[in-house]
Amino acid sequence: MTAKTRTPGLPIATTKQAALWIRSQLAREPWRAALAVLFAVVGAAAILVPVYVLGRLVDDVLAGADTSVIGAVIVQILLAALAAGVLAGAANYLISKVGETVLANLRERALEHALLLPLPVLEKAGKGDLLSRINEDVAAIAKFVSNVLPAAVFSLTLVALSYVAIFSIDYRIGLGASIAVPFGLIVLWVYLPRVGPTIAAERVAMSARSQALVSGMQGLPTVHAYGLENDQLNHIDAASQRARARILSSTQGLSRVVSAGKIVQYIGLAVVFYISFVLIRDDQQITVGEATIVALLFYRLFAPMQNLLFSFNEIQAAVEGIRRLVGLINSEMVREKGSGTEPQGAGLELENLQFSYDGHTTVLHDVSISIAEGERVALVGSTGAGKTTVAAIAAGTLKPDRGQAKIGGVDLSELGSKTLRKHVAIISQEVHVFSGPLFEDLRLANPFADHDALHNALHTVGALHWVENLPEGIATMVGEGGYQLTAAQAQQVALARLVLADPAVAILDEATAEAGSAGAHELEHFAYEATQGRTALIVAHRLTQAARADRVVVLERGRVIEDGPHAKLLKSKGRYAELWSAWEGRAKDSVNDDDIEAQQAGT
Ligand SMILES: Nc1ncnc2c1ncn2[C@@H]1O[C@H](COP(=O)(O)OP(=O)(O)OP(=O)(O)O)[C@@H](O)[C@H]1O
Repeated sequence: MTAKTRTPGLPIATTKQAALWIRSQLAREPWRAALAVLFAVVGAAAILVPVYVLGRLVDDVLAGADTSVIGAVIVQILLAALAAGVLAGAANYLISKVGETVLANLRERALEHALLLPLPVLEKAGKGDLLSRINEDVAAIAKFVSNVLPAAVFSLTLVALSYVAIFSIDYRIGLGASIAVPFGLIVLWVYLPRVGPTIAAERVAMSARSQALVSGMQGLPTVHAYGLENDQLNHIDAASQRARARILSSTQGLSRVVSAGKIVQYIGLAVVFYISFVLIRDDQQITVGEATIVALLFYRLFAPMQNLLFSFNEIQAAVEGIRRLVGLINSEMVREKGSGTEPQGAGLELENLQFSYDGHTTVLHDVSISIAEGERVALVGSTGAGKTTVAAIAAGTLKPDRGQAKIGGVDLSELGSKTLRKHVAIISQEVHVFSGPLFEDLRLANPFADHDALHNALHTVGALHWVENLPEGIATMVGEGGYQLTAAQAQQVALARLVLADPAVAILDEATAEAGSAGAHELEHFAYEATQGRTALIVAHRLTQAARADRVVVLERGRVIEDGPHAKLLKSKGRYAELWSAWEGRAKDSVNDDDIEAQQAGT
């Protein structure tokens, strides 16, 4: 049965939320972060030393110093270069280290949340979105952390220090140099909002070009057969031209900003020169050497700014990636923390459930089912009666619009994801086998399960025999690219995971429907074993499952119409008795499962 849901897509955090998350992470590494900033500041200061030395040289020469001062200048510049190199290297290393630690936390937390996401949320949001967050966004941030972040921190420090240095020589020149700031901001204000859509359009055009090429290649036989070579070439050519136009337009955008930046730079430089000139002329308020220093500092300001601008693509991709990952981490869809209340006992209470997927059509009307601790209840009913919906609410993967689902007296919405998973496990028909060694797949349910526990679980669900016969036994690689398990084997693995997770409440939604009738009968038995001692709600498409249960609940059109033990419901000759006699008739002819399903659906 397909899991269906009514949930929004995966959320994206605001820039502020993302910044707060990053700040909380940096607070965990205060020393390393502080040391990185300290090295960056001292390293940037060392880069400024040669400028000072040159300024002083100008003053010395004007004062009539002889050529011997050159030696000292060279030594000072060499020492400053050495210090700048070492400190910049150390700062880069520390910044990357801090960045990588934050990234590792971000990735781990996001992955943890991804694994805790309710299945219906995942299906609605699309696994592609989740995968692109875990893969592409993480890759974009990793690229930013290793290639851009250290240089960006260094550039910003250099810009800030240069301004401090200019102001410390003379505040009036500092104010004059600051004229570049509003101009620069205006340039960025005009440019930045355009760059995102431009880059996005460029990427779309580039992927359209690749798509045109790939489909042309894939369809080569058809192209040849119908003589469509020219059409295909024209199609690819048009896609290429569009891509080229987009690339040109974003490059032009960037060059325009660089040109505007140059204009701002030279206007600012003219202002700095003018103020310096006035200050020298009027009572020598600054020396010519100091005027040289401010001019050089100001002129060099623009190189780091330009570097930042050229890295803007990477910065934007990383910021977007961080917002998407923090959005996942902060998502309320993962109920990380509950109220802390622990269920008292393992009775399952579904009280007056009402639910609609689209807000219009109500698929559950006032459904109440009470399952005592350790009781097994089978849920039967026609196709579309609402069985999967009830199972999903009972497992806490869907929230009812009205009513409550409780375990041990505690509403499921009060339990955090981890507590919820500890108490309730659901097996649906679409069982996923994760790729990797089989024992790792089993340990997903209980990372501490030892060899004996794994063997016992496999034995309980009747899988030990075939697992031991696999090429490498329990260490055999299964899932994508590995040994392909049959549907029935995959369901046994899911049942073994249930045994290992050992929840007090088990929800089985069609856990035996996949296999052919003989296999299904066996699976039914193993499902029965796996739910031994647990409170269980079993969506039963095979009525033999219902017959074995302690009680049967019949659901029709979203309402409970019968509730009682198998024998009692048979005697009362209601809907269940009807379903049973139809089932028995078919079962005698030993038809396959599909027929049984159709029969149960009343078709
Ligand atoms: N995601 C969804 N969006 C809208 N309607 C849905 C969605 N999922 C299920 N429904 C509808 O809700 C009703 C109950 O569906 P549900 O899957 O719970 O029934 P079911 O008894 O499990 O059916 P089946 O035996 O066919 O699996 C059906 O009418 C179904 O079409």
